Amino acid sequence: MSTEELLQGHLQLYHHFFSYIKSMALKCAAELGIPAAIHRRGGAATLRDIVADVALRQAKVPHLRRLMRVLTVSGIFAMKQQQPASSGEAVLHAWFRVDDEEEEEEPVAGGGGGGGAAMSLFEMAHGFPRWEMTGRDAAYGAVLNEAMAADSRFVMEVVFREGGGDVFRGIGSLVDVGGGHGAAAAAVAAAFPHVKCSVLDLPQVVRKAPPDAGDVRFVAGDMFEYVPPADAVLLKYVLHCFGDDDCVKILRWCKEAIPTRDAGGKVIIINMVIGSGSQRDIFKETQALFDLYMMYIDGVEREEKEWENIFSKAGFSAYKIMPILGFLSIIEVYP
Ligand SMILES: C[S@@+](CC[C@H](N)C(=O)[O-])C[C@H]1O[C@@H](n2cnc3c(N)ncnc32)[C@H](O)[C@@H]1O
Repeated sequence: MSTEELLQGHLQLYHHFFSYIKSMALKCAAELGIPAAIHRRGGAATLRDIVADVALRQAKVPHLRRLMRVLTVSGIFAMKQQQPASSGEAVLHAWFRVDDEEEEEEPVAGGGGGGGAAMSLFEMAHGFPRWEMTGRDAAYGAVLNEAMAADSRFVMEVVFREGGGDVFRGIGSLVDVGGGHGAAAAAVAAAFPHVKCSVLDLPQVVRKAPPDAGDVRFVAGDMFEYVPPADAVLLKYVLHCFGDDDCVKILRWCKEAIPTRDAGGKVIIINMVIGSGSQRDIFKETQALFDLYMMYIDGVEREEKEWENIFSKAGFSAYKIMPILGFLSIIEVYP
């Protein structure tokens, strides 16, 4: 199959997987009274207007932006940028109307624990954070690790086909941080046999790694405490699982692990960059859906300026984004 056909199939699977997110997002907007609020303002409102009108708590405002991104890219609302002379804020138009019937219920306070660290939605639903769950529930861990390995085999094939493999040229060693069962590292080792590849992941993941994972060394550990040294670090689909403060911690450990930029040190990230890559509507929709899905585990998909912010906070000097994978990009980050 051509790369285009492969990416199309990839997208189609994601869109089936995410279809419940579209209907939940619509339900959420209707329950918050967003369409009615837009209609009360004559059919167009800014995000700031909506926040004021639906009495949203300040902590939820970034989530509203993510919610409305899904609903605009999927055609429920329309968005128009205001003229340059004004604030540059986007104006949302509603295509449908839900009449106000009843009073809004008081929002339920999150967590309910009184003062403890905020729980992710995943933790509220399952009782444990996602990465602890992979150790406690063997079936859950197996499904996640197998799914990620399948994704890595596919994505790395497309990366190599489309010339993205050049980012691995010239390095002597690579550590895939949060590399799961090693499928991405094994693909690099097969394409560049002189590169010594290792994988760092949690003990419960490394323990279950298949014996035929390829020419890859596994290291059991915690990326918040240590990253083993290598010329380059690979982070595929890892940083979008964490908020900014955690990403900065992980990236600082990665920086400790690699040599200087002059000596070839770099971090290679495979992830999406919202607004980058192909801007066909279908890709924009995939990015927006992914972003809302990541809220479930307190993760986030980032726009370029949000990536730049965590790179500079972690002490990196420069980066380069290469959008070569449909809705995914490769980012090279230099110390
Ligand atoms: C979404 S998966 C990505 C797996 C792999 N990079 C891929 O793309 O196929 C995130 C990975 O990060 C690992 N992980 C989570 N917390 C970790 C930690 N504190 N230290 C090391 N690995 C961790 C998980 O076990 C999981 O394998």
